[in-house]
Amino acid sequence: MSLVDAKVRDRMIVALDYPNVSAAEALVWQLGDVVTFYKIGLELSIAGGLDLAADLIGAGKKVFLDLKLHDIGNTVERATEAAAARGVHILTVHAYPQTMAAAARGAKGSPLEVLGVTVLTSYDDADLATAGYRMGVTDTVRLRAGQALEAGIAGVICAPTDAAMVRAILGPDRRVVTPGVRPKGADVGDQKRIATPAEAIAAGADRIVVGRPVTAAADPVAAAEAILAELAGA
Ligand SMILES: O=C(O)c1cc(=O)[nH]c(=O)n1[C@@H]1O[C@H](COP(=O)(O)O)[C@@H](O)[C@H]1O
Repeated sequence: MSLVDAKVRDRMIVALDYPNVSAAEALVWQLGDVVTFYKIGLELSIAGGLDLAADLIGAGKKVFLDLKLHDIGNTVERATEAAAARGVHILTVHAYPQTMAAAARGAKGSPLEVLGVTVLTSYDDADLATAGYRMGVTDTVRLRAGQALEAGIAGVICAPTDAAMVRAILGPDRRVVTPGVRPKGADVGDQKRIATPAEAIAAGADRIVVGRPVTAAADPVAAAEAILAELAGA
């Protein structure tokens, strides 16, 4: 393991996008002390990921529960309370004003960071138009970042290409977390708005989320270490 500062390690969140807990555990085991922060998303949550979250927290890891909640206020508030009670560090909701306000109420008094997903990194202007939105990506992200601030949640999830604008809106004390991160030359997959790890941090991101660049690498440890080295130099 390289001598990367613990703070730098915490800047990289590895997405455990696996169909079952044993596959996720195998990667966590392989990565050992290299990775300190894991994301459990929809696929793994359905397949026992909530119990894995408890195990990871028990083992000293940080957990980002990526459920992207969006429902009536009462439901979101109570689900957020339930996530806070599990001791996870981050929970996502879609960045709609009612939803973010409800999540802020649910997280009140706990250290849980609620992050609002502004516009998914797999969406571009044409995708938003198809979905019936009048505004393009940049204007929608700008609007939602301001609404996240008003709702009083910890911060937002946005593409690295939006991070500088979002950081200017949120100021230095809120969280800006960016998926859609690809080291130079990595497979882009279904992501549309991407940047490198160093570019994401330079644009104002606190943390980056990486999935396939680590999980699909022939050597996940080397891939994770290379991203951490890039973050350390950013
Ligand atoms: O909320 C997220 O984490 C998220 C938001 C977003 O806009 N785009 C996005 O890719 N993500 C998640 O970030 C991860 C990216 O994975 P890779 O594309 O494999 O690096 C996935 O787990 C996505 O669910």
